[in-house]
Amino acid sequence: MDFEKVKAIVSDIKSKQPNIDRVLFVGCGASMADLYPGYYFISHESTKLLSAIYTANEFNYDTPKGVGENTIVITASLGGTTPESVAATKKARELGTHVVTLSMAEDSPIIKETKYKVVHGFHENYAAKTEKMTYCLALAVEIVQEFEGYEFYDEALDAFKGMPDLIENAVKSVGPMAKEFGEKYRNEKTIYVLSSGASLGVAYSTASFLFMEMQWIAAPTVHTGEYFHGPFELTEKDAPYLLFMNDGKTRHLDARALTFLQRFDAQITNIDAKDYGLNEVASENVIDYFNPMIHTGVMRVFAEELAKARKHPLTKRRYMWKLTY
Ligand SMILES: O=P(O)(O)OC[C@H]1O[C@](O)(CO)[C@@H](O)[C@@H]1O
Repeated sequence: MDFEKVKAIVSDIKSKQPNIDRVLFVGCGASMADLYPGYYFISHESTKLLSAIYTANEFNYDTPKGVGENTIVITASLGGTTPESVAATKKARELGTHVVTLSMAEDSPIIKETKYKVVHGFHENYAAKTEKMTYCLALAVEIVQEFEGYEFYDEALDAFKGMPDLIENAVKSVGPMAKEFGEKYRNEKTIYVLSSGASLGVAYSTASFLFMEMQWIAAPTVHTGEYFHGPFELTEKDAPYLLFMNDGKTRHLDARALTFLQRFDAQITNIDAKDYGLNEVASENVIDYFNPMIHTGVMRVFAEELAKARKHPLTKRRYMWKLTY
């Protein structure tokens, strides 16, 4: 990741508008989910900036009041062509906001509509698959630092530096566990996906895209804090769950759900950030925000093994790319 680019963008925005009062995150599908850690960071670390996350067409059709010259809008689209996200980027620009767009595709329609572009990797390796969310988090960190100061800025920079190697090392070790997951879950019709904190977006992304879109397996997303407020009634022996356990402040919530699941002998796969040494690269002051990257990198291997075991490639679709909708 090119942090200098992030700094240059935020500094340019500040030179044009020192009174930014809100930061909005807009995208569709997995790209919206990748914006979640940035949104989560600002909503927890800023004392001044309002922050919200929208699926693109909600931004387009029910544009929040107050969006204008004091707003930064961060949009994202991996391929750069999703019509709702392209329209949102255009709308954000026309409303006079400072639009930053993350995409893998340099000359895509979304990049043509934006003011500030960030072109990221994806295919190179597993760490690259987390580049979009990492850039988004980096933008959020830099925005808070520039506009009000962030006490743990240097610790966050250290964590950014350590993440790519941590992810690449983690994925090298997970093969057998991922294979076991594929074999155990291959015939499941439903998989419940749980997490909390900054990784709630990873749970949503795994459930909605890796499982529902790419494997046609029903997959409710459950916040571990919310699990006890309804969803736990479905817990029973061998019911299939996948937990993304965080290292950080919300670990207590995840551990409480895990204990209950174990009590009733549910079938649980726990992708625990602690097992991959996240705390070796991220200090306790910033660790919460880096869970999504390690969870995403590791989950990709699990999804690939599930796809293999089910003989259902991750690229298979019934409607997407085939129908007009
Ligand atoms: O990130 P992009 O290119 O805008 O693509 C969004 C599309 O990709 C997915 O996130 C994953 O296939 C879909 O959910 C969504 O429709």
